[in-house]
Amino acid sequence: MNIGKISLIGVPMDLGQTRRGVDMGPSAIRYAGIVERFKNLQLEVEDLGDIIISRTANRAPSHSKLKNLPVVAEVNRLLADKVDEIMKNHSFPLVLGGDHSIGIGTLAGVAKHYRNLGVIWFDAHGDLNTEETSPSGNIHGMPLAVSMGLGHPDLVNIQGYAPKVKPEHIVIIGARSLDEGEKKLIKEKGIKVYTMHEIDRLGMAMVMEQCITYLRERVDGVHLSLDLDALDPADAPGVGTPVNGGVSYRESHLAMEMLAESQLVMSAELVEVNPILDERNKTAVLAVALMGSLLGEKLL
Ligand SMILES: NC(=[NH2+])NCCC[C@H](N)C(=O)O
Ligand SMILES: [Mn+2]
Ligand SMILES: [Mn+2]
Repeated sequence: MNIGKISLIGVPMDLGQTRRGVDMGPSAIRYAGIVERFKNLQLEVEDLGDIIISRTANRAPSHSKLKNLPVVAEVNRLLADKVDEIMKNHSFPLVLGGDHSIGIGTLAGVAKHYRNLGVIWFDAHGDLNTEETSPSGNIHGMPLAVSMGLGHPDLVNIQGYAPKVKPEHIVIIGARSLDEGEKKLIKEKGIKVYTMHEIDRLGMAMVMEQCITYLRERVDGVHLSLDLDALDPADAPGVGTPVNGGVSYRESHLAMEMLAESQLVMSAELVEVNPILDERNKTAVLAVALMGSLLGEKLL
């Protein structure tokens, strides 16, 4: 992969959902040795630190059904600016979450730099809810819909353009918990989804081959949004919304190794790592190992 430099940016944000602890994700991922891992791969890496999020941020119910909308929108505006700047410097942005609502800001910053951005959404969930379809009001269940231009204007219009990504340029991998409204939207928009059913049936190698071929024909670069709850809770227990029957340890590494070979991925984010719910930082350690594979580590 022709990656000059990697720029890390932490977003200790937990306001896109209601379980505390995911704000400690960036620390846990750094503690698991992400900088050293990249240095061992002879990659140039800079850590830009964290976006500051007010500890006293207003968690009170707002008039909107969307929980903590003003703060979540503000954090995503700041994140989008940062990611845009990293992209302008021709560096590979790696965003460390934080809950998945930060996908909104990451994509707002990344997508400006492409004619047709492809997105791989590695997740147990679709994150395709809107205010109308959301069962929870949690914004971490909405970032992919927002990036397609569906949702609250304060989120959809970050960086002054929308949509950030077209439905036919999205591939969801690992899904096994989709809400009714999300299923409807997937069918309406023709979004490509490999649920756990297809992964079981075809095997991860075939799924990734198809995914890479599909995107290569359509886009000029790919963003990987890696929600650790895509993995089976046995391998990644430190997540706020675990769902049984997930992607295995080796399947997830294989997926990253094949993406490394494809040389398509130009930005990424690691989200939903919750150290409070984890076992001895296992989930953050796995997240770092997966980034190693994505950026070129080989078994031999
Ligand atoms: N990024 C996540 N973990 N999202 C979980 C979303 C769960 C559920 N679909 C909701 O919208 O509330
Ligand atoms: Mn998820
Ligand atoms: Mn998610």
